[in-house]
Amino acid sequence: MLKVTDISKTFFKGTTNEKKALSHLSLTLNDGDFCTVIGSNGAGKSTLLNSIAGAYIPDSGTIEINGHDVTKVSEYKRAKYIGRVFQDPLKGTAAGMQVEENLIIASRRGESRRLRWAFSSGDHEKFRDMVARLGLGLEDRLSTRIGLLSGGQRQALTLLMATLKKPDILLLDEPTAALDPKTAGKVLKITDEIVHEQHLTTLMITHNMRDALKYGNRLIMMNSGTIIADYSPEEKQKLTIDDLLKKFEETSGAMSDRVLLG
Ligand SMILES: Nc1ncnc2c1ncn2[C@@H]1O[C@H](COP(=O)(O)OP(=O)(O)OP(=O)(O)O)[C@@H](O)[C@H]1O
Repeated sequence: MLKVTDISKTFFKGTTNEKKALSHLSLTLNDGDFCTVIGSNGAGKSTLLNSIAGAYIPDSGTIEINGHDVTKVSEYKRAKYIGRVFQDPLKGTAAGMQVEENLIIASRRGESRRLRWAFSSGDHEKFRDMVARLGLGLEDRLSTRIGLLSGGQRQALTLLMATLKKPDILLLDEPTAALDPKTAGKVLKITDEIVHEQHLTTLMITHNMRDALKYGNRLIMMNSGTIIADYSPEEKQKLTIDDLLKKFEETSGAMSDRVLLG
């Protein structure tokens, strides 16, 4: 369960560059909720995810993950609770290391550094089966350096790595924005399968309204650092793109050109 209570974050406070990114935002996700996040540019979506991950510490408010108050816990220390996939396929995996080496490190998340490199018997077969299900031809490339893979292959691997050890919260920040539509569809389908199989509590930012409606059981819309609409599973089932467009127009006046119909 994720409980964000009344968080605010202002960058460059008290200067001419002051930017209020989050303003008294509260959000609760129950176990297994898959919540998509939409909103215009600068609405505060990434700042929300970064605050949950610990990259930014909010000026006020609290963040709890499965009952642990992590508000002031460093990003490094709270990483044991969190799986992340970034917009940039170059993040999330180590380019100079082999596919298998990346997977072994991910599977030892939270364990002593000394043990992280130790392969156990069966690891090779396990990793082979795991990457085979991605359907991206990686099962015969376990010893390939990650830097040689395509963006889609890298994002799918980052997703596998982020969920290899079940995270309490999975944060997806526009994970398919840099991919071509066909590969993006494939990666989202795999994401959806993994989230359901593992019953993962998930937040996914997207600029694609069709994806925001298609995936997950919850949807929130952000504007000016706050949540302006929070649709329950029952409400989301009935929600249409027209409803979302109307809500956008009501609140922000105009549609952001980066909120796409897909
Ligand atoms: N590290 C930072 N330093 C200063 N200002 C920042 C920083 N990160 C975000 N901001 C500002 O905070 C506001 C919210 O930005 P944020 O990136 O969270 O929005 P977003 O909804 O994710 O936007 P986009 O859809 O364009 O990615 C913006 O005004 C942005 O310029």
